[in-house]
Amino acid sequence: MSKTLGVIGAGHLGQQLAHFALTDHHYSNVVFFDDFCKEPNVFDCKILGGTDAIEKAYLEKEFDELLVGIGYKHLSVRKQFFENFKGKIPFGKIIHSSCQIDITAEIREGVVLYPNTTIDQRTIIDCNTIVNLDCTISHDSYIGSHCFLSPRVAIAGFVKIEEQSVLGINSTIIDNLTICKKTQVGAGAVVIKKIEKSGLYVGNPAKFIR
Ligand SMILES: CC(=O)SCCNC(=O)CCNC(=O)[C@H](O)C(C)(C)COP(=O)(O)OP(=O)(O)OC[C@H]1O[C@@H](n2cnc3c(N)ncnc32)[C@H](O)[C@@H]1OP(=O)(O)O
Repeated sequence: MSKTLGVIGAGHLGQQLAHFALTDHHYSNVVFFDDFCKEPNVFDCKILGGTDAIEKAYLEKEFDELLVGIGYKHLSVRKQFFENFKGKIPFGKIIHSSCQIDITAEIREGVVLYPNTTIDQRTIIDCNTIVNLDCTISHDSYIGSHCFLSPRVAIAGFVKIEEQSVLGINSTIIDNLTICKKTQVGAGAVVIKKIEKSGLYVGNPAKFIR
């Protein structure tokens, strides 16, 4: 295996992706693209330039696959970068070796699964979504594109989470619910009813606050 990963964004999230890429042996090398950081290196990896340098660097074989290292505060930017490069540059995928992924689950391009996550039968994790440490996503659920699941999110069966949603640490979603796009769920919230209006929901049971 001798593949180089390109990461958009050299901040904390990008560095975490680089860490898993290298230490869990998915890639042999990582390079960054960042529009703000002017350092030549971060995390012992080269910054090849801003995001306007990505296409040329790919054509010059400076990297093989791309991931977006932009986190939950900027999911619309995360989506925009994914859509800009989709079909032009192959996206990578990191499924940490400690994860338990059922053979019938589908993990799509651009997804990163942090250590110890469990994905059960027939569940789909759609493109460019980040699933942080120790999450449990039960059978027949669907997690949309460009979402961010914080550590220890627990999702029961037949749940649908639509795109660009953020689930806070230790939040719980009971079975058979749909959560509409651009929903944010606070830390420790327990969602017991479908969510049809985008916004921020907190508490047990989770309630809309703004
Ligand atoms: C690896 C990683 O670190 S990944 C990131 C993990 N981080 C998280 O999961 C953090 C999730 N964030 C939260 O839970 C935040 O508290 C948020 C986003 C829900 C709200 O943050 P803010 O916008 O700063 O809101 P603020 O702190 O002003 O709270 C607004 C109200 O909601 C309440 N509230 C905030 N968070 C919660 C919560 N998790 N559960 C219950 N109530 C809450 C506050 O008490 C406050 O109530 P009040 O108006 O009656 O006083």
